[in-house]
Amino acid sequence: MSFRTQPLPPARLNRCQLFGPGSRPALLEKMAASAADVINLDLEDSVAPADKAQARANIIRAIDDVDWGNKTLSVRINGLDTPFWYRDVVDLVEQAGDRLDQIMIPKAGCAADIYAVDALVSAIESAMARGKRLAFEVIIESAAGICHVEEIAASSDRMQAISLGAADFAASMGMATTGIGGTQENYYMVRDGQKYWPDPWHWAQTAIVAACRTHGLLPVDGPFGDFSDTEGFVAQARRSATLGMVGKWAIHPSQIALANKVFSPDEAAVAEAREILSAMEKAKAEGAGATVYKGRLVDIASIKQAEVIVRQAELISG
Ligand SMILES: CC(=O)SCCNC(=O)CCNC(=O)[C@H](O)C(C)(C)COP(=O)(O)OP(=O)(O)OC[C@H]1O[C@@H](n2cnc3c(N)ncnc32)[C@H](O)[C@@H]1OP(=O)(O)O
Ligand SMILES: O=CC(=O)O
Ligand SMILES: [Mg+2]
Repeated sequence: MSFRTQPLPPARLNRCQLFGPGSRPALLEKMAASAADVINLDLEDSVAPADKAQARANIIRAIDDVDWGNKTLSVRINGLDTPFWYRDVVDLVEQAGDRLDQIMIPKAGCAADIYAVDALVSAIESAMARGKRLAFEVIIESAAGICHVEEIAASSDRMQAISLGAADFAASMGMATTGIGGTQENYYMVRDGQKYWPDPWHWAQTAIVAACRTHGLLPVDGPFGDFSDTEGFVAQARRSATLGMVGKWAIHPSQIALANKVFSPDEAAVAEAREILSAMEKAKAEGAGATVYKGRLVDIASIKQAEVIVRQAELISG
């Protein structure tokens, strides 16, 4: 128990984060025209070292020139273990217009990583008298990152979201796979001669969800590399949603509608949540803390569960 009330995450949609390399300027208009809630323009791992400077320039121009509608606009900078990250931050914060909402920090390993970026961003924002304070989102994708996820979530009041980066996470953990997310062929259990495939990402996801929920951030599931495997993407996204994540990355446009659907409660779920709230209102009026809804117990905790679904439905309907 705690006397602290759990903070709510930012009240914005984050069902799908669409990524695209800053080195492919032809994609940027297409990303803006997509149905993703968040756009992540990438300077990091989808951009070859020789293309970093050009990608930066492309992104800075596109932030001002492209109509991003009401999307959250984010740029993924390079990791703090590279020679590129400080120039990413300096150029972006000095030159990009106020349409930029967020900076995404990859491969965060400890709270001091976020502190370092915060110090640099704060100094430049102040020197340039920028109108809008930039938010941060972070990728947990290393052994150090998952060990320190709670301190990372608490590291700055700019923090809004944390994603799991399955590809780098697998590499850092020494996992025996080259797949990005999803079912892993050799991670199975056997019972009565039947194989079952548990979810190797489950524990890292729940650690991220717990850290985010403690500090009022949005927990997000990262990439699913095999974009031809629609069923696998949907299954992974549904598991993430069930665990409390609010959305998932798309690394190809074919994944956007899938993520939006999974992370939008359907009409039946919203109707049921509203019925539970009504049933609990009635119970409260009668002096009861618990009642029966469709043959099952609902109580004061059920109000909070139903409110999660209703809040999400209200965000979507605007
Ligand atoms: C592990 C990580 O760090 S993941 C995050 C970093 N990775 C990324 O950002 C990669 C993002 N994705 C991509 O770069 C590309 O989608 C690729 C390389 C996977 C595939 O690219 P392509 O071979 O061009 O894909 P494909 O031919 O299927 O594209 C179909 C259409 O979607 C467009 N498209 C492709 N990717 C994107 C995108 N990310 N955003 C918007 N539109 C896109 C193509 O331009 C094409 O448009 P058209 O029909 O008008 O010609
Ligand atoms: O950056 C994302 C990842 O999966 O690695
Ligand atoms: Mg990565």
